[in-house]
Amino acid sequence: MTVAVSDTLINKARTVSSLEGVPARVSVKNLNFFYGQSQALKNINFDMLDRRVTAMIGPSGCGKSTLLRVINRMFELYPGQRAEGAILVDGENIIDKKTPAAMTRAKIGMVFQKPTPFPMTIYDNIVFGIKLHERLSREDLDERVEWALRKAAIWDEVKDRLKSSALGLSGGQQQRLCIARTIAVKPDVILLDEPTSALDPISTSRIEELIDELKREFTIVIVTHNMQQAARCSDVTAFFLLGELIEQGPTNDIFVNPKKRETLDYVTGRFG
Ligand SMILES: Nc1ncnc2c1ncn2[C@@H]1O[C@H](COP(=O)(O)OP(=O)(O)OP(=O)(O)O)[C@@H](O)[C@H]1O
Repeated sequence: MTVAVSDTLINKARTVSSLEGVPARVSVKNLNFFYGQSQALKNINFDMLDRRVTAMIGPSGCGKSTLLRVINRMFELYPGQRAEGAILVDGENIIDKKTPAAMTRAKIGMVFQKPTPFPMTIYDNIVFGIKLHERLSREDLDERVEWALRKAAIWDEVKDRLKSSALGLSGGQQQRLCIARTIAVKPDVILLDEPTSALDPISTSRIEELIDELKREFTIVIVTHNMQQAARCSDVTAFFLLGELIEQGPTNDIFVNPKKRETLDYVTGRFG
């Protein structure tokens, strides 16, 4: 096997059996997406399994970020962008115009490529999203802030400076703060769009460890260009090319024994 990630995958073989019978948390059904006249996603059918990590891989421009933007309905903010098909969460089509967008965004949290803390205190960064969805007492808010910061493995670093600006944190800390902010509203699903591409190796490995922890409670989808990261972090991998989902399956199979030639070429670095 020529894939550089194969050693990592030997340790993952055990996760394959644990995928059997795991229900879908998000089901993408016959999804087509258009930027004006240009079709960016073509008939995508795809399940994201409950409390597992799904990696979306593929070359630049294949539609990975677009799919995340459709799942959390960000596209609706832009005229001319249109989705057809369904994305089911708890049997409800979350991209149906009749489903309130606020409900979709409470269920689906998103973390972006570059850390995007708000220019406010660490504490206020966390409570900002909570206040959009819930009315909590001061005491409950404090409790939730601590809970989210602990879950995002950043509590010990910030507990004495909650009232300081979030912009004073390092890049890696800012990204964990953004993850805490996402967790704080207790979503079902967390979408991570290349969350470590702006981070150093130590911060990257902290985020990867965090992903492993978070999947006990949340369904996680990660877009990454880093094949080793996909192999290390994910249970299921989906390979996209030119707006199409070429192949999906247990991460081990996708990297070690893919069914499609295009997938093999991509994961072995022979693409193009
Ligand atoms: N706002 C937009 N308007 C028009 N076309 C767009 C827009 N955003 C993306 N596209 C096009 O949609 C396709 C998919 O882009 P997308 O950003 O989803 O790809 P990606 O796989 O996430 O790429 P990358 O890995 O580089 O982030 C590309 O052809 C891109 O040029």
